[in-house]
Amino acid sequence: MSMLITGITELVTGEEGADGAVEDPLHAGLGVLRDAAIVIGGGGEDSAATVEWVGPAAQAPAADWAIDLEGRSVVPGFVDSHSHLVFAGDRSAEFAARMSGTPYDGGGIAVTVEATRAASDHELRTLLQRRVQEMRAQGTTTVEVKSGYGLTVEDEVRALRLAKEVTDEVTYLGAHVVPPDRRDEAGRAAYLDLVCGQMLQACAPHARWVDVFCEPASPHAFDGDESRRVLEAGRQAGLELRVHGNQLGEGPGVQLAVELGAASVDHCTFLADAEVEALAGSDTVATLLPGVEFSTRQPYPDARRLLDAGVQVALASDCNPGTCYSSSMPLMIALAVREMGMTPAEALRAATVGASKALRRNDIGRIAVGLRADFAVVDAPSWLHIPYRVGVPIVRTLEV
Ligand SMILES: N=CN[C@@H](CCC(=O)O)C(=O)O
Ligand SMILES: [Zn+2]
Repeated sequence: MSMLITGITELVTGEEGADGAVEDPLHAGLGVLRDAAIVIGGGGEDSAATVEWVGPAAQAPAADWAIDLEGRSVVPGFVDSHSHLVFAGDRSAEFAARMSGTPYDGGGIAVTVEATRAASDHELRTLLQRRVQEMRAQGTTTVEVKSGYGLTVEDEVRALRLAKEVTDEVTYLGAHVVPPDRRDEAGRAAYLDLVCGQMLQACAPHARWVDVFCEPASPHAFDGDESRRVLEAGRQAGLELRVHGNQLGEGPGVQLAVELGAASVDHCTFLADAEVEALAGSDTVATLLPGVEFSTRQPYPDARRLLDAGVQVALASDCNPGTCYSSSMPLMIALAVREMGMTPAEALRAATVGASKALRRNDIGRIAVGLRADFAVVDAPSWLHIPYRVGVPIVRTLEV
């Protein structure tokens, strides 16, 4: 069965050289078609629907069914390449304290660990599913989900198994922080052995990625040598690499990610020139998480500096109970435009095709023949309304 979608005022394909694309700097790099149509086909219990045709509505072929979007816009579904959705508990008081000046240092992660360990599978699954639904309702069609609030072999495996129920982009983050009861020298060393040994062996079959919170500025997280050990062990176990780096201060995270060929280094808030140069000459994506700076009152990363240096940039939510309890990719786009020097077109690219690169995927983040039919509909005549109408729920996933 095939379906024709018409009534699309602006269609963002994400294909830079798309035939008939609008030539206007406002839409640069987005392959925007006006008065467009899409035909999708296939799809069923075992397979996703795919795009069969894209082009001007006047030339659209016939299909078995038709939907008229009546003057709305369509963009590729957002790719949220960084989230921590498997958790229980509440840290709203920590957020309130930060808004009155208490700095973030990662210490609150222990609060979530305790609540998450105490939750039943059913409670955690329900919370996770609600958060994924919340994302879909705002246009996100692909999400990466990390463990990291279990920090025992059993609790980390449980988080990954649950995450796998909602996405294939599952990340082992046993190296989120050293658990609070292991903070002396011997306990720390023993925890690192566990993360790189027994816990990794138990977790690797349930994950695609390994990640580490590389942040010498936090007493709870890991330094450069410890992070290298985690990443090398993860790679040895068959996992691909991602890094949390340079969130709270300058540090070794970015250089390590580049040196080891990580797909992405996330945060990148505090960067020296050497880090920007290293990223520019690499295949490692710099994933920026502006919701974190919003919710921690830190300075925003300088996206303009990265883009001007030729760095591949992605945007993601980092939805988590501590540094950013927002799952809204439209908000991240608006913050990137308002606070980080990105043009609307750069921000939308970073949240779609840029983020697909951060997951080393080429089947998502664009709308093109043969790709999955992953779209978001914008209830407006132009996709530019995404950052323009900040805070207004005008983006949703198109369920087909
Ligand atoms: N930086 C480390 N992890 C999360 C925060 C987790 C938390 O505070 O619960 C982040 O990406 O910001
Ligand atoms: Zn994170």
